[in-house]
Amino acid sequence: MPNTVREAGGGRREAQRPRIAVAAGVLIRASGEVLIAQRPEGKIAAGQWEFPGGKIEPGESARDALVRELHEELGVTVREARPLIKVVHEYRERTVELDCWIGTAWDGEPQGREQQAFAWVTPERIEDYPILAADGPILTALRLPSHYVFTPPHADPDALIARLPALPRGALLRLRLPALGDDDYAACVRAMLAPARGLGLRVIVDRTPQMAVSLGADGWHATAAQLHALDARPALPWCFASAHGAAELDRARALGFDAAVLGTVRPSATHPGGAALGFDAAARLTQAANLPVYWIGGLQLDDLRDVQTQYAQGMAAIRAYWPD
Ligand SMILES: Nc1nc2c([nH]c(=O)n2[C@H]2C[C@H](O)[C@@H](COP(=O)(O)OP(=O)(O)OP(=O)(O)O)O2)c(=O)[nH]1
Ligand SMILES: [Mg+2]
Repeated sequence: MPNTVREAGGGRREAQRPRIAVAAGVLIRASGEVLIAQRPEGKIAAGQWEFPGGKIEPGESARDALVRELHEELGVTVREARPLIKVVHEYRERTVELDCWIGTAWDGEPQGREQQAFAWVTPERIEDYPILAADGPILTALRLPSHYVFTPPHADPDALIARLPALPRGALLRLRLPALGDDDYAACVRAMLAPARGLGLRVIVDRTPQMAVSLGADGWHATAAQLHALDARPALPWCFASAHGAAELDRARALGFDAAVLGTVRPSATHPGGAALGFDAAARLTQAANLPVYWIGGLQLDDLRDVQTQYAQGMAAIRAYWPD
């Protein structure tokens, strides 16, 4: 966004901050720790921590820049990497466009080739280090799973509990259950919390933030209509919102929601024949959203890889997770 500067005499002039395109890489070990590095003396923001990487050269792809920078800075050769998230952040003097990747396989042991300190830390502990201000959405993305499971509309709570072990470990689990009255819904949430958490699932509640708080849920899921009516992010560990386009994604980010669920990507059983966004529009919206975005609508488990290639956090679905 151009930065408008008021000149002496009241005139206005557009002073464009320099825009810097940067590739950053999150190397992740099987144990879940990620590599962060301290910016060396002499560089901008020296002493702060970051994910290794650097400027994308003209004509260079983000992935090529990532491989080159991680070789220059750490002496490793990245072999397997996938897009994680794009983040645009306006610092006072410059706008940084981070093209962030997650690297799962590389050759060589990282060394601080620029005499920089580095550390392997779990995503939960990264804030023990002063990390660059732009990196907030990256940290959120690292703390969130790839799978957001929605319950089928007419599920029986006991049947749901019996099927929890088949869900992806660590997934988010949104309890929709629109047919239940509030009391039955609350009883269902209470019955599911312990078994779901025992399987590493995070329980996300619909209805109201107050209900989510009083039930001790892990989070709240706002409908797009609720998102518009809200003026502050509820005080819950996790807040998600349904979004159908750019305006709702912007609203979710401005309120400080952790992630949005964007759809419908493909026509689905729940929204048959409805106007679907399609992969290209969903990709454009996701890459401009500045927060992690799950895709929903007609997706199957084997779509996950393609969805993440477009910088989505992962997928949300009903049927894909509860096969008949
Ligand atoms: N690598 C990296 N850069 C980040 C992160 N977050 C963030 O705001 N940045 C900013 C800091 C810098 O302004 C810019 C990265 O540029 P850089 O100075 O490291 O570029 P470079 O490695 O090519 O270094 P140089 O040779 O140009 O000095 O992006 C991050 O997590 N990783
Ligand atoms: Mg660098």
